[in-house]
Amino acid sequence: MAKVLKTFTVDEVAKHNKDGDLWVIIDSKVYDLSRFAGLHPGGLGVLLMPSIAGKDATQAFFGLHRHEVLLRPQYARLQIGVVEGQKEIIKPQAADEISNVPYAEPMWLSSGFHSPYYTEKHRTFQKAVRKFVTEVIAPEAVKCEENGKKISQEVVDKLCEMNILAMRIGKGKHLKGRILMGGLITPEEYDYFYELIINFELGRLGTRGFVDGLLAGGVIGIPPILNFGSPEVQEKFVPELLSGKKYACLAITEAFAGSDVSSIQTTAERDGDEWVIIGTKKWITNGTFSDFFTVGCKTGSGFTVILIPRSDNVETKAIKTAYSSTAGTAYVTFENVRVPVSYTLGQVNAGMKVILSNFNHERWMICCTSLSAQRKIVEECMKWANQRIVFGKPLNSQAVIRAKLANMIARVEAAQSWLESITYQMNNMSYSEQSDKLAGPIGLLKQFITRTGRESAEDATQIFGGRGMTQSGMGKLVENYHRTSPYDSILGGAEDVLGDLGVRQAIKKMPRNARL
Ligand code: HEM
Repeated sequence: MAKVLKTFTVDEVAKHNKDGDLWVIIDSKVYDLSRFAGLHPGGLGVLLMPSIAGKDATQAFFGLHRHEVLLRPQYARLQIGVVEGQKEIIKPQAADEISNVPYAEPMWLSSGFHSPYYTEKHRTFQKAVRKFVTEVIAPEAVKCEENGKKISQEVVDKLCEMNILAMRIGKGKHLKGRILMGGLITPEEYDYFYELIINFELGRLGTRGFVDGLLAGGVIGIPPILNFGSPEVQEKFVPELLSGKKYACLAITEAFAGSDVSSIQTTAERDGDEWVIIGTKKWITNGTFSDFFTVGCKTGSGFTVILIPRSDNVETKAIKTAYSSTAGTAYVTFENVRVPVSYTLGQVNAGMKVILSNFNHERWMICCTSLSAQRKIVEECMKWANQRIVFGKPLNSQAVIRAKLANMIARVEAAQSWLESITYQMNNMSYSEQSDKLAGPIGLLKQFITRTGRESAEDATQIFGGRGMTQSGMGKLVENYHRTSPYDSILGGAEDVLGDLGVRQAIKKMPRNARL
């Protein structure tokens, strides 16, 4: 039964203003802090200040805590009543609600704005994905980001029931016959804007390690199986991978070679009908918990991609990095691993084609999640600069803060327009056309998004001050973003290499008759 809340006058509340008998008002609600005060993480003294004890502490509270503090059950139950004649103003966002903070949402979602790219179905889909992410994924994200554990099977099962993993792999035959997001759209209707929406909803979680832990290894490790595996290999492994019963990852990078894929040293030698693989791989996302490894191997003077199931000869060790170990970042060792030659993905010595065709989609996905995380930081800064009082005025009354916000907003809006324009091209090009025409633009876009992301992370940290360096409390999302935004500039291809790729591709396409 819901607790019946009493009504108090401001004068009644004011009488409870000392240690042992301490009430405060926050946003029209009356809290009895008498017993909690001694346990308060911010100390007893601050609560006994004459401007706080027995008074309306709304402004002081929201200058020091995130709203979610009041929603935690152990604190929500401190509320004993409401103030007569007052109404609650600050409400938590509903699970599928759009933020009305300016620039917190992409323009197409903002009330009163329009877009040529999204239909009503995209809007319905976005609402459903946001609800799912808020209700099912977000609580898990916060937990795993903190304790570093792998995403739970329970959440993976729910995710795969909606076919979110399958949808994150893009359009294609793997979606055939699947019920997408509980039947909201058909596989035939599915396009890259739906996928963009999923990536955006995940990116705004503000838990960067977990976003990778959320089977990102599969998102990049499964496509080579789908596009280059033999029908038997696909039939054998894809169903359990897309249903989340087994996990996959992409294992290309080594301590010996990162962006320079041709320098890798893991070897695969043929012995009858088997490959014998020896070597190591480093920084492999989801590697610690993967059952399958899509591995780049040197085969003589060539390069071949081979699917390697986990066995006793495959060892994975967690690598401690700056982001949460929930991502499962691993050092992987292959010690004379034997797999059938039929597990080759694509042609022998044609592995570069397999890897390059995979890159565009991976980089585009990083563009989506990274930009969405950057936009979330704009929202955090807009809110903080509005509610934080300094020198007697809101922080956003300082011109220097507004200048930072202007730059942050311009960066996300510019990137959003470019990303949506590229996504539109993806929808209207075949896979091979995309590889030819979009590798350059996607490389340049990724460079732009990750570089501006780090600039925004810097600006946000300056706006939040010390709180932007603290893993809990007001600035926790800014701290996470500042610490982890460099990941996006490295994963899927280092920023400078991608910028260079974009320009090299453009140079290659220069018309022979071009002259000033
Ligand atoms: C229902 C009432 C309150 C609850 C449940 C509460 C709870 C908390 C919690 C959980 C923290 C740890 C930091 C965080 O998670 O955000 C905290 C910190 C703090 N609280 Fe409160 N608090 C309450 C009211 C107040 C009020 C009225 C003040 C007024 C001055 C205050 C001042 C502080 C300060 C100064 C800190 C440290 C902030 C920091 O480290 O940045 N609290 N409080």
